[in-house]
Amino acid sequence: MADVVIPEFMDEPTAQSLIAAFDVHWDRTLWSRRAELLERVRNARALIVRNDTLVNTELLDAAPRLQVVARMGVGLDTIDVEACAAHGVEVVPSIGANAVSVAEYVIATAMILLRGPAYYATSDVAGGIWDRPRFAGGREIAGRTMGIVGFGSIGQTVGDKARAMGMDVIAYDAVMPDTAAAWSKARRVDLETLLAQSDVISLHCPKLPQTIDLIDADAFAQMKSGAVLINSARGGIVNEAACAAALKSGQISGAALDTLDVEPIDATAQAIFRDVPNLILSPHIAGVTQEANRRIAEVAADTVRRVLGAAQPIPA
Ligand SMILES: O=C(O)[C@H](O)COP(=O)(O)O
Repeated sequence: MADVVIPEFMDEPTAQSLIAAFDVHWDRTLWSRRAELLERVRNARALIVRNDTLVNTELLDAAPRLQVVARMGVGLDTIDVEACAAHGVEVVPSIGANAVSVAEYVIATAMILLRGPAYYATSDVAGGIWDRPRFAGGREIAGRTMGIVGFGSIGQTVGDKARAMGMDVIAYDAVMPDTAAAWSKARRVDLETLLAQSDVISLHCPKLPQTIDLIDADAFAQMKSGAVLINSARGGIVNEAACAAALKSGQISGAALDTLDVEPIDATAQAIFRDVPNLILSPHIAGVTQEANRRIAEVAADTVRRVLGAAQPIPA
């Protein structure tokens, strides 16, 4: 029984570097075979996960030697952090390691949304239709206001890139102290002000009971007419029916949802999003690039080296 269990996808060279140094069991689909997973973690001291492995009391009870859960990514919705603490298991997300990927997705998406239909002209143009009035007339990102909800490492990286594009940056964060250095990078506002003043609203807060439906019909009604909304944080923070209604009514001019309430998308959401204008949907890939995959894996591998390197071997 292995010391290190990796039940999900991991950047190959980084996984191989661990395999060369430790007793590792790596199986990209093990997360989906729960009974086998519970058996495999029996002697594990380190577990490396993305977001498919449910780390709960059942798993922790099955892994009495576990010292650390290294999360390749930042969202902790599949990890019972309190149960880990109660079992003396450290949880280490790879904070910041996919921030650039998410931030690039946000800026690119904001620019596409502000241009309206401009990037959707391919079939018309290739088919001989040269309709400049229909595809021209979009808006520039420079000089507009970026409103960031949740000003942690990803939110701050989005802010840096937005500023580099000539945007004004405002941010709302429910928990960050006023004294945090991050506030030198953005004007701190309350949520109502952010909704009213932003041309682009980008969400980077965790999904918590208090952030579910944070962006509901009332929030859409408070947004500046023609604003665009980007959710690359977690599904459920945006009320999907309210978002579709705001796009259809023209209250907002565009939205990009990389994360959905139910993933993969279910029939309810498919019906909600049918024929909604200027909507970009993607399957939770904003933070998933080749570079980010490498960096989050390296953070996880470093965590394993730190914990297992320092720990005394436990007799079998
Ligand atoms: O939480 C994160 O870091 C992102 O959502 C990407 O993580 P995932 O690909 O494991 O969902």
